[in-house]
Amino acid sequence: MPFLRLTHVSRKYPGQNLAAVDDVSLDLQEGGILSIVGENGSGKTTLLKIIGGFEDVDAGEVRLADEVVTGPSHNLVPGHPDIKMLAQDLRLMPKHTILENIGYNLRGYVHEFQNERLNYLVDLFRLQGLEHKRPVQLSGGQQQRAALARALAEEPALLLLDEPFSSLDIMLKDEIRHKVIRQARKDGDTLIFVTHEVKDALSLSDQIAVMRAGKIVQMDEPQVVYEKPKDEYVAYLFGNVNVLAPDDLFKAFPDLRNNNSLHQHTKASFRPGKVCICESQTKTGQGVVTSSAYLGDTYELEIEAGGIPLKVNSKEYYRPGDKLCLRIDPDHIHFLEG
Ligand SMILES: Nc1ncnc2c1ncn2[C@@H]1O[C@H](COP(=O)(O)OP(=O)(O)OP(=O)(O)O)[C@@H](O)[C@H]1O
Repeated sequence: MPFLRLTHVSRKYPGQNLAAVDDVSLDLQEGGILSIVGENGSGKTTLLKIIGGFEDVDAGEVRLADEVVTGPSHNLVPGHPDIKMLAQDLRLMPKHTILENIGYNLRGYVHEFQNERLNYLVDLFRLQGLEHKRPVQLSGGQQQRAALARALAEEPALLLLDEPFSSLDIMLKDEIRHKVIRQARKDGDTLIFVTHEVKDALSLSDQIAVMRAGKIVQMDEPQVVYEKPKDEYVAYLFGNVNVLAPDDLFKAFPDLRNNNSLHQHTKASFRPGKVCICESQTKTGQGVVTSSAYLGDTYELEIEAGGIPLKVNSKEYYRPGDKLCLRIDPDHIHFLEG
């Protein structure tokens, strides 16, 4: 039995035509880190609330360590004692200091442990000097760091974070998100976080669940979701991608026509980084650069090959009008479902 199991969970809000969460089943092992991604309104927050016992279900069941997690209509105090959730609105207690907020869930522990853990968390989340301020006196990013410290204080069995890094500035974002993940792994917490940042999902989680219209359309390891997306929605959600009809693939790369395994009926997809560039000596079988954008580490090129526009990443700078020959390893071509 997995640590967390959702079986055919559905939730439709009163007055809505469509279910916010529609027949979702998933398993998560203890200590696993799962991210949930998807377009606006796809049901990510509702699913997180259901898992935490903060939203009722119309059908299905959530089990944590084989025990049913019930929603607010079954509990005087909503939530589950072994689950901590950091909501988007942070829910810091406005009349209490930052230290009191972080220490709130540590009240039942001996003083030495409380102090040690508080000092550690203040240091971890760079909250020195803010300990005795109230939430209203902090910036949005500082409040988010305080709320993260509070969520991690007690080492919950299951930690749920809704957009936990959204207010952090670029300087601290990398540091804080890696600290949170390292801490969760060190404490053995099972962690689920919702994010709009596909880079976070790809780099921080063991598994990614992609939601659309209340359903999980794909749940896999990051590399699989990125390189073998199930459909166009998943492919485009994770950044630039080439999606080509079968005939267009052969127009862009004529030499692939001889490869029988590529004669499929569904659309082909490959990431821009999978296309290799060599400077063309001949005037046949080549692409022409139509645009070039500087991205820091790479250039993002648009190349027209056989009349088909392709997105290609390049370490080298090429200018519009440059003629290049292109190659792709057939193993890097993935065929989408449907
Ligand atoms: N309390 C509510 N009452 C009625 N409808 C709601 C409520 N909360 C969410 N919804 C609806 O349920 C659907 C899913 O919302 P949810 O907030 O779970 O999506 P989300 O993927 O987290 O969105 P976002 O990325 O914008 O935060 C949306 O259509 C939303 O309008």
